Amino acid sequence: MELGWLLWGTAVLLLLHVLMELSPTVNFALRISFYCLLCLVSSSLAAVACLLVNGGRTVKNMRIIRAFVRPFKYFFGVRFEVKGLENFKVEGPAIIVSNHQSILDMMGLMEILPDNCVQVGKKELTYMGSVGLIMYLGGVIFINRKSTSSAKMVMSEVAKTMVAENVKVWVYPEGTRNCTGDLLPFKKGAFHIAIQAQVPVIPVVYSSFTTFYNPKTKLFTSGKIKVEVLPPIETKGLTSDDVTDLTDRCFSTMRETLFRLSGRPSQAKDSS
Ligand SMILES: CCCCCC/C=C\CCCCCCCCCC(=O)SCCNC(=O)CCNC(=O)[C@H](O)C(C)(C)COP(=O)(O)OP(=O)(O)OC[C@H]1O[C@@H](n2cnc3c(N)ncnc32)[C@H](O)[C@@H]1OP(=O)(O)O
Ligand SMILES: CCCCCCCC/C=C\CCCCCCCC(=O)OC[C@@H](O)COP(=O)(O)O
Repeated sequence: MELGWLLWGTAVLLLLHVLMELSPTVNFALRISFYCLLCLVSSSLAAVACLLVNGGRTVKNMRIIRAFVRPFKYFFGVRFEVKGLENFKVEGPAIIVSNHQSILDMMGLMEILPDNCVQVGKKELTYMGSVGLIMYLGGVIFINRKSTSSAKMVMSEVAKTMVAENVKVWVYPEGTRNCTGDLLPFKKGAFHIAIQAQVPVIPVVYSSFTTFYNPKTKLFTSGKIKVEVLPPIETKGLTSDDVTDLTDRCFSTMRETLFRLSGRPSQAKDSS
């Protein structure tokens, strides 16, 4: 009986392996499905750990979530080369802004996530079963992207609480995933709250995934991600009139860094 199961299991694994070798589409679908499954299973386990250790929704749970997500990279052959971690060592609250390419970013996020840091995410993410639950438990701030006024209200509230509670807030200012090797124009919410709270903005850039991951061409192999945490940009003394300038400054620094890390020639004026 057990031998039968073992043989069936081996046969299925072999078949999947052959299919993966033969078809990039199957390879891509299986690897992404495995990633989602890993997220669902580990977030269920992490949720139990969070509830037992901390009892409910708190940023302290991020340490537990981080410990669960960090080993994911070994399953997918993703390697990280991180520079500039010392730039996270600013006392007190800050806004961290980074580029957002794929759901795989959760690995890059947890690889370097500093303590006492929550992310801003779209509210639809709460519907992803245990993944939504773990985000809630970790203190993720959910915004309704379909309603600018309510999103702005939540973000302004964040500007107050981040100072009161001494937390850093991680925002993806592109507002959506973008795997083209370039940046989308930045939304201004992150920069508004940095200036409202008078806290520094710390830009973080991940090199382009396009050499090893591309959902359009069904490419997903092992690969290296270079990460750079850039020096904090101070906002003390800036007012709401400076939001556009601050946004543009961050955008161009991050775009230059993205091209440099991805080995793409700098094209500061070219938007192709
Ligand atoms: C254990 C295993 C688990 C495994 C899996 C789980 C892993 C980890 C778990 C935890 C990790 C969680 C990670 C979550 C990641 C989530 C990623 C995302 O969901 S990204 C999508 C959501 N994020 C964003 O949208 C980025 C933030 N967005 C903004 O900042 C936007 O500006 C906005 C939402 C506030 C508004 O956007 P929009 O409606 O598109 O309008 P805009 O053009 O940006 O702004 C309109 C005008 O309003 C002004 N503005 C903006 N904000 C403010 C403000 N706070 N105060 C005053 N004014 C504001 C803005 O300047 C515009 O005016 P203008 O005149 O044009 O300048
Ligand atoms: C009972 C319901 C079951 C639902 C099953 C869903 C399975 C999905 C499970 C795991 C997926 C892992 C996702 C990790 C976290 C993803 C965060 C993320 O990257 O969200 C994308 C969002 O930032 C940008 O939104 P859009 O690019 O605008 O879109």
